Amino acid sequence: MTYRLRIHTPRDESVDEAVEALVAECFASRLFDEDGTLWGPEAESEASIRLSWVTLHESSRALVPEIVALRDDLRSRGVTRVVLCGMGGSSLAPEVICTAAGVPLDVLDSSQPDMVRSAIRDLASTVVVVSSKSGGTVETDSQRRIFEEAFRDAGFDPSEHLVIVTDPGSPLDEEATAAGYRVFRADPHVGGRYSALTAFGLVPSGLAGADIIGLLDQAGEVVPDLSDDTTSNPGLRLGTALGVAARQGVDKVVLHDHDRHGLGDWIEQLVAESTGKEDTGILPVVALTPDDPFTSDEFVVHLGTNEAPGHPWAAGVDASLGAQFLLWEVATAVAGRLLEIDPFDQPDVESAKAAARELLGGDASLPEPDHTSELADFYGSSAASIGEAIADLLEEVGDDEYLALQFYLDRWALSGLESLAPTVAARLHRPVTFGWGPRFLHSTGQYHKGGTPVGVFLQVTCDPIEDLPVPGRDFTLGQFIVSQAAGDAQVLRDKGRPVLRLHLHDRKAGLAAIKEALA
Ligand SMILES: O=P(O)(O)OC[C@H]1O[C@](O)(CO)[C@@H](O)[C@@H]1O
Repeated sequence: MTYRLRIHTPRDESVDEAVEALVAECFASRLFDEDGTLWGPEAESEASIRLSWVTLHESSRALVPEIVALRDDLRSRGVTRVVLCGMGGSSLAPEVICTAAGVPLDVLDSSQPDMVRSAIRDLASTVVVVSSKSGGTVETDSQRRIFEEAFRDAGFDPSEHLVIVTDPGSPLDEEATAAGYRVFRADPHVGGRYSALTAFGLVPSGLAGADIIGLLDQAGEVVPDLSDDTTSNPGLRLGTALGVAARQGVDKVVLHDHDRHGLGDWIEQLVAESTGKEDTGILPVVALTPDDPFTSDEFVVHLGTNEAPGHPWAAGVDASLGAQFLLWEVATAVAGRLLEIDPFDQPDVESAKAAARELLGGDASLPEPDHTSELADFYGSSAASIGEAIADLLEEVGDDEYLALQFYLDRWALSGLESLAPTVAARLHRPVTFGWGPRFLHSTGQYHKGGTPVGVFLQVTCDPIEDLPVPGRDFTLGQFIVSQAAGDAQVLRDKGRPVLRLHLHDRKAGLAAIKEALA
């Protein structure tokens, strides 16, 4: 089985007409010929250097023997535990690939001090893959510095335990090459969120033991259909349905991942970062159970089954993982075309990064709390209690709005908190998303700031159990993560969106109060 796709749309002709128009202009074959003009003149310069993902099922094959040889070498030295340091497009695909393959991979995509500290263990048997396309992402750079120091302190040579994946010529490439590290240089003509089948997806997954050649085969099998200029092309059909629905106001997509491998999280980044800009876009909502509530402005997608039951706009996509990657990339490129945006840039991510940098570097000062209680500092509310502050915030969620829960906490220690989202959605009858900070900043963060401006935001930060200095930098991870939350809040407020940040002093009691207020 390569794929089975079923799409339900309301009985109007707009989807069929839009697919026919794309077929008439040979959109699919031109996409696979890497034609950067498909998204209009403004997107052309970026698009023309970002389309090599269409050939990765072939071009990435050369990498596989190198990765397998490195894995064998590491194993012969007793190095069997793989940690991946990377954010967004540099970690979400390997997380799905390894979960689907049933092989362990510790994905460290956080600046939360307790979470980072808990990853520093079993160093003799650990290889750390540091993945950053730009080589400048502060979370990843900080994790690398912390691991290098930990290896040295434990008497190990970091160059025997660190593997780097980055773009050729990035600052990380230069520094790591000079330090004698093993460096895999990725295809620079593929953007982060489209990089599942580049070295970013394949190196950590292959080292962890996943069948990466099988993954490339799976993607290759679907290429003839995805590149074909016919109305049955599954990428054209799925992308067009998503784009037409969004244009008609059905602009959230609920992702039910029946296999529970994390594919929904990968699609979430691809769709949110690609489409959420210029005050438009499609907001992904990752569902936790088949019973999660949905609203009339949501397009429901079932992954891992081609059943698409009971909703005017719905799709079922059953496919091998390699095929899912390529199918969704094509569909997202098509939806971007219908929404008339550039699906390959992420202009609003930088604004929050810049605000965080200013706060961290002392060029701006962290805001003073509006109110302080025994449990928490309140930013954006002077209510007397957590319960009152949250009740006030929920009042702000209007009929066409959504609530984003953003928890800048240790996602390994607190796994399960995600279930707050469907609970609140059932109460509000509005879409509710859940994001672990700072992970979501590299995913839905683009949509929150650049997409349709209808979000209401609850941020939760917390004093760490123990802070962690970043070697060679004059900040700690604790200071960094607070700057990230405050920077993002500042950009959202500047855009007129309601933001409540609760900084907890007592994590357990604070979270109990938040859960009670939300439920
Ligand atoms: O691989 P890098 O350059 O560290 O970037 C990580 C992530 O950050 C972003 O650039 C934006 O936050 C994502 O698009 C990307 O996947």
